[in-house]
Amino acid sequence: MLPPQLSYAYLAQLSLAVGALVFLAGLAVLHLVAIVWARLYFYRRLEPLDPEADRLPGVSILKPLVGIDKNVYANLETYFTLEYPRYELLFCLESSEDIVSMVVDTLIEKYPHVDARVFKSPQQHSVNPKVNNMMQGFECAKYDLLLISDSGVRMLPQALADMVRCMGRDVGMVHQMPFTEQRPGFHNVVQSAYFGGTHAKVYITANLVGINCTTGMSCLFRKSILDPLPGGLAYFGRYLAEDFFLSQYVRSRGFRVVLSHYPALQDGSTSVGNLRRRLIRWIKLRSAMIPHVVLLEPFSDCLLSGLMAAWALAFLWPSGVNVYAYFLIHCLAWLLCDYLLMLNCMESPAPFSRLAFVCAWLLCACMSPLNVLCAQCQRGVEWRGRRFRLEWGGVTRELPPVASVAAATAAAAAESADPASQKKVAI
Ligand SMILES: CCCCCCCC/C=C\CCCCCCCC(=O)N[C@@H](CO[C@@H]1OC[C@@H](O)[C@H](O)[C@H]1O)[C@H](O)/C=C/CCCCCCCCCCCCC
Ligand SMILES: O=c1ccn([C@@H]2O[C@H](COP(=O)(O)OP(=O)(O)O)[C@@H](O)[C@H]2O)c(=O)[nH]1
Repeated sequence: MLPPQLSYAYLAQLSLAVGALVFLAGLAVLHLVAIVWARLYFYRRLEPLDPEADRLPGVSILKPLVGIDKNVYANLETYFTLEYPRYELLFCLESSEDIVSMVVDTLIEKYPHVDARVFKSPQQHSVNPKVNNMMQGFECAKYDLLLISDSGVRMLPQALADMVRCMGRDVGMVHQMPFTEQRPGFHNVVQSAYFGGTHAKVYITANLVGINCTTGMSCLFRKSILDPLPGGLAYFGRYLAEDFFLSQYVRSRGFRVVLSHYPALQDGSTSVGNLRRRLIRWIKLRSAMIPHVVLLEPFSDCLLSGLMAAWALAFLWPSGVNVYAYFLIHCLAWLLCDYLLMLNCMESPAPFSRLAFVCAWLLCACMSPLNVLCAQCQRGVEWRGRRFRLEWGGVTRELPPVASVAAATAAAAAESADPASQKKVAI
């Protein structure tokens, strides 16, 4: 029988309090490591090798496109001006009527010396529409090195050369950390705060300790690694998170997965509402694939971890700690760490004020736990007008479209078919 002051309830609370403080210390270490690592690693230019000796291999760039994303012309144009001697652009469209083909055709006309092809009729290999789309280019790719590059990403001229140079003999995949292109507008600050803060911290440290966190928005890999798989890339089309499983497969073949020195510059002009929907979709993917990590997600955010630590301190030192003061200092320290990390993910100084960052950061901090909650409340996943159901482990099946989604898709298609609106978005 335990003495009353050592009851089981007390021991349980004591362990929780100590556990919470250890967890918080772990988070602080992740933050500091990410800040230092980003400072030392990002934008480090690898010495250009001797042009004679440095025979860079050709790269086939797969560009899956569907509809018109914001700034699509400017973003796609960056792929025509890469500082790289040998590459081909394989634009994969979902249909010949897709309005984005006008943008692609205009660019191909403007840069006739760039090796580029357009595909417009994907086959239904699998449930993942992005994989179906990319298969058109995958099957015709000239080179062994393949770069998957999403439509909303902008590439710096030197970034492809960097990715290829990172592709050592023992490396099977080189990926870029998702970050944000700097454009005007508060929504852009919110994206920078999220992708340069929480996201960068986890992405960098997970990558450092060898945990698979690769996103497929910009990743280079060797096509030949997929040779043993039936269908090659199509094999991963059974999952919606094809990137996670592709990277896992590359590792299982004994290759290393390496982070590029240049982050992927996503277009930051999407609204905060769209960013939220996107992050909720990603949480649903993670919940299906790695539910144990998703359980930790809310507690690894600033507000919940701060509340948890404040409670732990009040429990362990009831009269020694002012919990309000602690919570305030906790949030300020977190804000400062996120700011430093975000600056280290940027090539040049932030083009927005510190006040704008604080507002964006507060929005992200409040949004994150809500996102996790929302993701657990709705089961289906909506992606570009389609609906899916994820099974445990990540295998996916497509659901029939609901009326609202079908109506939105039809409206978008009607707008695309309208010649007046086509003119507006083409350039
Ligand atoms: C003390 C431990 C704390 C752990 C706390 C974890 C908190 C996580 C918080 C933030 C999440 C950041 C995660 C990083 C990247 C994930 C992004 C993501 O979910 N991407 C998915 C979607 O990508 C798109 O999917 C469709 C595809 O077609 C598109 O091209 C893609 O871009 C992607 O599918 C999923 C990838 C798997 C991510 C696994 C993340 C594992 C995180 C482990 C964290 C452990 C950290 C420990 C460090 C020591
Ligand atoms: O039905 C689809 C959905 C997406 N994509 C492509 O997949 C990539 C990623 O799409 P999105 O940006 O919507 O994904 P997210 O990064 O938000 O997960 C983009 O190049 C899209 O063009 C596609 O080809 N077909």
